[in-house]
Amino acid sequence: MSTPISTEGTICGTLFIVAAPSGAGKSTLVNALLEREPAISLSVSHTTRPPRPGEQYGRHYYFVERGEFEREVGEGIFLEHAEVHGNFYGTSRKTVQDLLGQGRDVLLEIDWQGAAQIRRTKPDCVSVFILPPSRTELERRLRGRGSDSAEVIERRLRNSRGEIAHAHEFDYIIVNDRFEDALDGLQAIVQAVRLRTALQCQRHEALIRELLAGG
Ligand SMILES: Nc1nc2c(ncn2[C@@H]2O[C@H](COP(=O)(O)OP(=O)(O)O)[C@@H](O)[C@H]2O)c(=O)[nH]1
Ligand SMILES: Nc1ncnc2c1ncn2[C@@H]1O[C@H](COP(=O)(O)OP(=O)(O)O)[C@@H](O)[C@H]1O
Repeated sequence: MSTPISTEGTICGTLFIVAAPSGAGKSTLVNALLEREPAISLSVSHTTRPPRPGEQYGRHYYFVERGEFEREVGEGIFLEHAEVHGNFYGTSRKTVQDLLGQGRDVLLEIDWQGAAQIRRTKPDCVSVFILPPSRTELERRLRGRGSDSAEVIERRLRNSRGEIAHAHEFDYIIVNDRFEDALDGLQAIVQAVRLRTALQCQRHEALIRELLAGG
């Protein structure tokens, strides 16, 4: 099959955004989605948050000092960046643009502030917000994960209300109650968007051919 081309002459890769309050299960869902859909590239963010046990530089995050992050902001390397739970996080502009330019689908696991910034520059992105089934279950998952101190967990729980208040800004909302159901829902969104994008690209290709052929 030939590479799909849009009317703007760009190759069609889709930018997916997945956001959720801490502990809702976003990373677990995204990792399982990537196993099912290996053609999607996950963007690895830069962060000033210290690594959790087991987290690897370049795989989970690019862990940087605050000063380096500020320098990178000044250099304009981020497509979006935000302060979340007292740490700074940012998405590399070049990585995302290179991948999209190669026609790859790219997934960003970012917060609602980053999603709002991306929508301004890339309105055709597709955003999904993951909700926990209840506050009790959110707290149980955060504590059960065992990755953060009590203080960090309290802060994340406190901030979750402010994050959930932005859920309606997203294209889709998925409740992560039964894991397999939530994963099926996320995969269904990806597949539906791909089908739509493929149809659009084919329509554009036909139009381009027609315009080029006309006298
Ligand atoms: N805006 C923005 N948010 C990010 C980025 N990377 C991660 N985040 C968000 O920062 C928040 C905290 O992430 P993390 O420290 O990994 O904790 P977790 O969500 O509890 O696993 C989550 O909402 C992430 O989605 C990024 O590059 N930009
Ligand atoms: N549907 C689910 N049911 C029960 N536990 C879940 C479910 N989804 C995720 N979890 C667990 O909840 C915890 C938090 O998940 P995680 O993916 O780290 O959340 P987030 O990335 O949103 O902060 C993990 O221990 C994970 O295994």
